[in-house]
Amino acid sequence: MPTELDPLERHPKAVGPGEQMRMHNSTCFGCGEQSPAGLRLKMFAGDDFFVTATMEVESRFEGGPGVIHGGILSTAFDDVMGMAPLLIGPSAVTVHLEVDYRRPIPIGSTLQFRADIMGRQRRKVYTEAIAHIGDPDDPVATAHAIFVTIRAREHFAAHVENSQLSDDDKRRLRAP
Ligand SMILES: CCCCCCCC/C=C\CCCCCCCC(=O)SCCNC(=O)CCNC(=O)[C@H](O)C(C)(C)COP(=O)(O)OP(=O)(O)OC[C@H]1O[C@@H](n2cnc3c(N)ncnc32)[C@H](O)[C@@H]1OP(=O)(O)O
Repeated sequence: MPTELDPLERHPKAVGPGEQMRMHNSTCFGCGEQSPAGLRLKMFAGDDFFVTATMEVESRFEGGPGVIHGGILSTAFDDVMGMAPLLIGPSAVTVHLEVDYRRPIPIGSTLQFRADIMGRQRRKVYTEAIAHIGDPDDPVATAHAIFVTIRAREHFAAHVENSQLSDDDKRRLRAP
């Protein structure tokens, strides 16, 4: 992470501490309620610059026998950390993601996440996160990511047509 960082300020329209974060996209595989086979992550804004989330480790997420698939866990980290930039400003997309897997995560457990913004420099937002199953001081996995802020309408304009969103929702997103 660079040493020269811009000051962090909570965005006036960000949801309040303790409130559920609004889905960035209802058909998102990570947090969307309309995603047919998604992770259904529930995210909450914390104080200052962090987000928390919970996820039930369902048997359909199995990788090794009886434990979560590593790719599913990295997807969850991506989505939880991806919500954190919304506390300070516009939408951002992942440009870099790294995960450290520390312990096997059993099917049937409830994973709890916390993602913190570590700093911002121009359009880059640096985040770190932990996942635990009861003891935050003994995380089962940790992650770091860099997000870059975007103008969402422009960024997705050429791709909205491929979305699972309803035609009405797509029309709304395309409206000026
Ligand atoms: C009409 C539609 C409306 C829709 C509304 C819906 C709202 C939804 C909103 C939001 C969704 C949030 C979703 C969160 C949860 C899921 C997160 C994901 O899974 S995201 C999917 C995977 N990620 C991508 O697909 C990115 C692909 N990459 C890109 O598109 C480009 O790289 C982009 C736009 C991110 C940047 O490209 P440039 O041309 O604009 O800018 P440049 O100059 O290249 O980079 C800007 C800065 O970032 C650094 N940078 C770029 N890539 C980097 C990297 N890999 N590592 C480190 N730094 C990097 C550069 O060095 C530069 O830094 P310096 O300001 O000069 O210091």
